[in-house]
Amino acid sequence: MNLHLNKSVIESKSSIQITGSKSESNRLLLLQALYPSIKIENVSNSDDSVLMSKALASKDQIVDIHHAGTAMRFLTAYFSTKEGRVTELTGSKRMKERPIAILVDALNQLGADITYKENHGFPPLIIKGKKLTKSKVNLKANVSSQYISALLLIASTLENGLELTLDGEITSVPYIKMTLSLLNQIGIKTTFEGNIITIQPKQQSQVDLKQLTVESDWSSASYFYSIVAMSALGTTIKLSSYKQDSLQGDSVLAKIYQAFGVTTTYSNNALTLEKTKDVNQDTNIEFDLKNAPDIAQTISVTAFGLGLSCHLTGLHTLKIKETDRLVALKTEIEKLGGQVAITDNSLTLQKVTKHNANIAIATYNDHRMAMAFAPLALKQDIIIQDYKVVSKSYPTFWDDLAALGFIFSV
Ligand SMILES: O=C(O)C1=C[C@@H](OP(=O)(O)O)[C@@H](O)[C@H](O)C1
Ligand SMILES: C=C(OP(=O)(O)O)C(=O)O
Repeated sequence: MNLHLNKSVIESKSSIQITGSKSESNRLLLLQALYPSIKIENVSNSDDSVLMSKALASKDQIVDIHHAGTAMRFLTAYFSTKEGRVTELTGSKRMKERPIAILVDALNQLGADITYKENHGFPPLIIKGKKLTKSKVNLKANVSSQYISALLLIASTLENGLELTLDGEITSVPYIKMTLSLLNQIGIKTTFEGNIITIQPKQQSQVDLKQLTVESDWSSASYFYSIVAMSALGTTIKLSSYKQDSLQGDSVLAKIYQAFGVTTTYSNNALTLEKTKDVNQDTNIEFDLKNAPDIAQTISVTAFGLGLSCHLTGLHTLKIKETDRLVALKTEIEKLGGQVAITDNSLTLQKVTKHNANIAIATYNDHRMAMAFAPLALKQDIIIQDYKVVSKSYPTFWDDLAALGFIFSV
């Protein structure tokens, strides 16, 4: 189904409440299954977190996590330690194209019994739960940090904990640090020195009642940064339940969007975004996003909307996400009249000031395609195809846009 967005002008808004980070939530839900004395507040209402929660509670033999990458990777590790249980872990058509061999190999080396039901290296997996007996393993670290977080999340339940050696350049590092920090918050001891991570064992009875509040989702906040960047000077949007010392790497948005004339202030557990400066039209936007891959789409579209040139690097993980995001960005921006060059790890956008209106943007089952392109309605009429795809991470996205003054109809 298509959503037709009319060219809109927004008003300053004092209270948008995005729910908890999907990344933090999916880690804590798994840790709660291992250590039930943990209580979690402000859990994400995203499809991916609902699926994670259901999968952890499921007694079924087949567990289907649809498009949820973190759930797929984290649950592979989780089910591999459930002694006596056999689980078929599967997902959507796209999930069956997202590689998982690096994680499966590491778990099998630790003593797990995981095999492939269809294609070698890809879900669905047949996981025969076992006691994992070894405690040292190496893993290739430049493909997805989710493999690393998956191992770290179960590591404290292994008899001797884990010593993980990371080979090659490490990608998406803030997500690894987020995992370690959450482990530390429940009293699990960790170290991360050079390319070696260690996790000490911890029994269930050793974790006391612990209440943890999830900070709201910074990747979801990115769309409001884009909206403010494309709005008139003085426009402000306030987003609640955020903090300055975030565990989420995407909080780098506050710094990045200064280049688009957006200033961030933090007070009383909230963020205020304000358009404080018009951007010089000769500005070339340049960032390395290897630590924050999920905001690449938002930034590219903001640059396009403002008629700026842009060069983004560190994008090598984008090809194996919900869709090949590099190809999707190039295809859709070019439909709008832009010129984009991509390599395996970068995207270069030429400066263009004239945009085609009323173009239907394909979303490729990727929530971030829909949400990244929607702010362009501040510049022109635009159509978003299969608009409900946003629920993967942000089910109330369109309601929040309506509250800001965006005008649209199905
Ligand atoms: O651990 C996580 O919660 C995530 C890690 C990142 O994946 P990669 O490490 O595969 O880049 C990110 O893109 C994803 O949305 C969430
Ligand atoms: C890449 C993402 O999610 P996942 O890998 O968990 O499917 C995302 O939310 O942008």
